[in-house]
Amino acid sequence: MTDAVRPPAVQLRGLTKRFGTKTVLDAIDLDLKAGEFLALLGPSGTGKTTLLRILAGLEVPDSGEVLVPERRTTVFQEPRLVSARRVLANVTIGQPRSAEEAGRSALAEVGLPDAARRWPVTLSGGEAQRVALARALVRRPQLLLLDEPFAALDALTRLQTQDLVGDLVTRHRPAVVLVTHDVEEAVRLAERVAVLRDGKLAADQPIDLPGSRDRTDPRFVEYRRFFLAELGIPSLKGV
Ligand SMILES: Nc1ncnc2c1ncn2[C@@H]1O[C@H](COP(=O)(O)OP(=O)(O)OP(=O)(O)O)[C@@H](O)[C@H]1O
Repeated sequence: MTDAVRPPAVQLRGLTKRFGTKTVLDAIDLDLKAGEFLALLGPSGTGKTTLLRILAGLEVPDSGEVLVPERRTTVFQEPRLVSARRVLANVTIGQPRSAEEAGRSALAEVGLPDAARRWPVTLSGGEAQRVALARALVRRPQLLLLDEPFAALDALTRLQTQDLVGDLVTRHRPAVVLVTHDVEEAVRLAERVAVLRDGKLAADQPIDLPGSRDRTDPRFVEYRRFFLAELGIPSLKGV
């Protein structure tokens, strides 16, 4: 489908959110097309999670319009599994019994084909986060909201889980909003990266790189440098 005919997945108009006297989101406009992958960077406390929570329907804005698809789901920094339920029951939680087959196939897709009867306490951090991804997949979201889902993982597991998310998104094509502190992660995964600063979306920039991205590609390095500068972080010489 060409860009012009891709229907919108998200439309925000004049989205404003205040906490007390502080305006965290200041009349934000944002359009996301179906299947588009946006990463949202920003200094700590700028309202990235608040924006994601509004998209998820967990927070109500003070004013503005929010158009989001009905089928949307969030993966958080922690997997948020129910410890008293086995893995498959966690994956299909809140779904009809008929979702069991989809649950098993989602577990296979995240590389845990034999985990259905395991208990959450027996999972590593990376495995638990993959179960959370399987739980999201079963819901066939049109909009997948990712709130720093890799932040609690060790460096190697983080890279592997990023690759997994990249593959899953390529296969299932939900629209994605990924909130992250990590510039490299944003440039590695997203089609478009925006920076939230002082309540506004700055530097909303498409990433014109091939699907599988090489961190040593000079264009990758240039994007990285650009977003670090947007965040006010000078990049180290030669990095
Ligand atoms: N329920 C709340 N009540 C009062 N203030 C809040 C509430 N939720 C968030 N805030 C404030 O709104 C601002 C934005 O918070 P938010 O968590 O959205 O930022 P963030 O960009 O996601 O931060 P971080 O990168 O550190 O996770 C912060 O100053 C925070 O203290």
